Amino acid sequence: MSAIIIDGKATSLKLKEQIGQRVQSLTSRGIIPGLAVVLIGDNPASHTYVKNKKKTCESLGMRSDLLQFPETLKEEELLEVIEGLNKDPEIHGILVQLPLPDHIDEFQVILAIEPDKDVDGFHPVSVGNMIIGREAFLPCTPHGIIKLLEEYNIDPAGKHAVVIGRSNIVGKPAGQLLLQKDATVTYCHSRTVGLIDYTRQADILISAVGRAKFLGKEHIKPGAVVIDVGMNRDENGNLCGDVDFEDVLDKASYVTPVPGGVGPMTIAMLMENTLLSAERGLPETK
Ligand SMILES: Nc1nc(=O)c2c([nH]1)NC[C@@H]1CN(c3ccc(C(=O)N[C@@H](CCC(=O)O)C(=O)O)cc3)C=[N+]21
Ligand SMILES: [Mg+2]
Repeated sequence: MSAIIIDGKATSLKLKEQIGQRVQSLTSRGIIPGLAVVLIGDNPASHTYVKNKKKTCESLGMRSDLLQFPETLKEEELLEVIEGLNKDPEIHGILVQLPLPDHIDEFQVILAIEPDKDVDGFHPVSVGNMIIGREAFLPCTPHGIIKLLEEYNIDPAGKHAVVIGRSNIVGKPAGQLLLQKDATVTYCHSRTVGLIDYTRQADILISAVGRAKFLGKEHIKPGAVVIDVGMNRDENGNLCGDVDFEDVLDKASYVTPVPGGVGPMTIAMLMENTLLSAERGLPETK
């Protein structure tokens, strides 16, 4: 028996097609959804992601402004840039690419973004609303995971979801969204004792660890759904996830590849959030 490979690339294309149509209908009413991406320093991985976001925006007929600054930008200068974007009526979404240089306090920066333009879903107002189940911009990677499960008719209700990783941007919110879908959620992390005893009980296993081939077939329950959020380089410099993909193929029921799994969904959800923000500006769409 071989696992079904969850195709994030194809699913993201389908979503983007729908997003593109909604962009057109907004545009015909005079509103072009606009995303501002702020990039500081010259981390090559960040540049690749940011280029990807810009390209996707443009392919969907959205506006994308890239604001690039040197590593030496001061925190107060960045806060002024964000203030300007908060007030700019043509900008519906603001994304400050993380990680930031050490001299800038990430929390202060996130806090400065107007929650109505917080398309990453990282602002405490967004996080709070998400956790109590109110309307909010959902963080893109966890939301992308939920969309993938929906696309493949995998209902988390009553299932044991084990999340490895407790970051504010992936692990923690992924567990919360699964909880809202009525999963029983366990969080594991770097201080978990006996990780494998938990992973082996997972009906849905979400890995956001950041270590190449960290999980193999010994870690998973037969028939598990394995969602790999890792973005690592293997010994040959190739992009790979946390999961030894080939190894789990004959034991899992579903598995996401890297690349082509969760990553493309993250970008699609960012586009959707930017569109939603722009649609909000139109009273008649409410
Ligand atoms: N404020 C902020 N928001 C973010 O959402 C954010 C961020 N900062 N900092 C960096 C991480 C990382 N991230 C990715 C998005 C898409 C892919 C993606 O599309 N990956 C492709 C492969 C891309 C490649 O070939 O390198 C895939 O998995 O198929 C990867 C990583 C968003 N991030
Ligand atoms: Mg995101």
